[in-house]
Amino acid sequence: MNQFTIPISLTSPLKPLNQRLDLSVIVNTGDPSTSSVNYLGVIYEVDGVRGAKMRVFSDAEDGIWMGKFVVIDDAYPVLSRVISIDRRNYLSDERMIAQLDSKERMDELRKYGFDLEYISTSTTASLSIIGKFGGNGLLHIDRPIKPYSLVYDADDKLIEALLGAGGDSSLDVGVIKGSRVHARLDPDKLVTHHCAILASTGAGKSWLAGVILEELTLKVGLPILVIDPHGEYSAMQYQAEQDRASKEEAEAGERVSSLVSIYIPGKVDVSSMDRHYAKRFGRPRRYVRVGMNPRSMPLGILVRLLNYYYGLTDAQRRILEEGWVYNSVYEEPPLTPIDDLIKEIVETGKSAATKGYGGEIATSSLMTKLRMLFENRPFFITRYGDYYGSEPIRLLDVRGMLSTPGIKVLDLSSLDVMDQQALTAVVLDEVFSLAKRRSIPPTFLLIEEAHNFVPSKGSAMSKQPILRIAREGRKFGIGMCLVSQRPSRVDPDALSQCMTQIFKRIINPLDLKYVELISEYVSREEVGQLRVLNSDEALVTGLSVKIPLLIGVRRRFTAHGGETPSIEESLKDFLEGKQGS
Ligand SMILES: Nc1ncnc2c1ncn2[C@@H]1O[C@H](COP(=O)(O)OP(=O)(O)OP(=O)(O)O)[C@@H](O)[C@H]1O
Repeated sequence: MNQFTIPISLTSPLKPLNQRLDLSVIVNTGDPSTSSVNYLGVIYEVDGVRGAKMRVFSDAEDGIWMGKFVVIDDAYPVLSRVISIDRRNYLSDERMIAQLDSKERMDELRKYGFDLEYISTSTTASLSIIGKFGGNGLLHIDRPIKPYSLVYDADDKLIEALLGAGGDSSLDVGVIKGSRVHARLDPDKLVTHHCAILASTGAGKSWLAGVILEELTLKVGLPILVIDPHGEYSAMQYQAEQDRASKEEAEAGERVSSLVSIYIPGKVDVSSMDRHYAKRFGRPRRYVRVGMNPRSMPLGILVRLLNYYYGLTDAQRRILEEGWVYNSVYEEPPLTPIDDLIKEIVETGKSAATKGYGGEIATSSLMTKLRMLFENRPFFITRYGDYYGSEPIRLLDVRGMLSTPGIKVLDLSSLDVMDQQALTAVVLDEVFSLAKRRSIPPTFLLIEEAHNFVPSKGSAMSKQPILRIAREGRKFGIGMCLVSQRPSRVDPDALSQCMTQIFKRIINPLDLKYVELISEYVSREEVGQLRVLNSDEALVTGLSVKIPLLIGVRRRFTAHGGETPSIEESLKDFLEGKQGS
């Protein structure tokens, strides 16, 4: 074996890599006489410089998986990855198949020594070529490899050296499939250049999102805001329920769970969710109820809210523009009773109303709409000392919430979709303006069910603030992760800004087609593979990994909230809830 240093500066066939890493690896140069090379097969067909097909040796069939890294022993070693596996039977023509008409016939053929499987079956694999080991690094290959080159195993040492390296702060999300090498993501690239987790329902999106949040909390320590429409991230307040947890895992779980704060917006009933958590974990979840002070909204947001819910005429808009005294987030505006607030708006804005009956109608209708907005939307608070049952409602202080590290979960599960979108818009708008003024530290946002908050079609109030963060957030230190089960229904502009894209199992053909269209990092064959991923597997692509990686996602340190309860359990919960109320 020859030893040489590889500063990686490689360009993979799937995406450009510009990182240069200093690392020393021992690369097997393929000299069979001096090494214990594990040969897996031989190349029999070449597809330019991007791919090749190998015949897998019969004794190596168990050693080939989708996603496995292998080395092609050409004039130089070439790192490649298995992207599809096929079994062929060259005797399977129509005449041969016609012979196999019964079990007896099969047994008879075998008795005469016609060993069908052995003589006629071969396994082949398609390889995607990543790059060649040159004297100075891992580089694009510039000519096709030679047919009949041998292929051997890329062992853990090599994979670790090439792909596993990363500083102490790199995010350890699992292992590279088919190896024991930890899969590490670059936290800077993941956060500042946004990311997306895309997969069918139940494919393990929120599990993986939880792993990423745990890693960011432990390794980076920045504030994280979770937009949680199902109330599932509250489970992160509890340690994982696993008996096999190591001491380190248990400590990590304890640390992360102590840094999870839950916020319930305003006057909504969350008792069934509370019962669920208390029952599952033996103690209630901790949360604070919060409400928005109407006065803390900029005019633009107030206009959009009114328009969104009730529609706004030009005349009403003019009165509002004149009458709304926006108190900047710096000034911590006082809470004003609704009547006084509306009176103040109308008094100050009346100069903008047209004289006569038309102006009066516009003013009174605006007053009604303002009252409906502040009274009926559950996330507003209009007087100090407001309570929901026995629970006090505090003023939502976005700046205070994001001034410390930890996972801040905004549990929107008791709001309807329109209110979820509206509150998300208001909060994200404030996050953006605070970040622009450098009033909050770098912050990471996780948006679950992103297709509802930033849909490709139709209007959602949250769409514009999310698109703005997707386009400009990076400049002001806001990173974002969009999680969705319907990639084709998420706004393509928002997705195109997510420079790390993580795919889990996707079944819907429209979504698969869409992934093929939008992701510059994934080949057609790899998109096909997404259909058959297990729930603990993911394909990580984009800026935060050196090359696309198929990974096995690690266990959780904190509890996972997305378990689907059985019908029996749900029914029992429902009946218990009825008795309790
Ligand atoms: N890495 C993993 N290891 C072990 N189990 C996992 C892993 N990932 C997911 N699972 C299992 O798969 C189930 C579904 O995962 P999860 O709730 O994350 O799916 P989801 O895609 O977020 O679903 P939904 O779209 O319904 O929200 C989990 O309850 C868990 O049991």
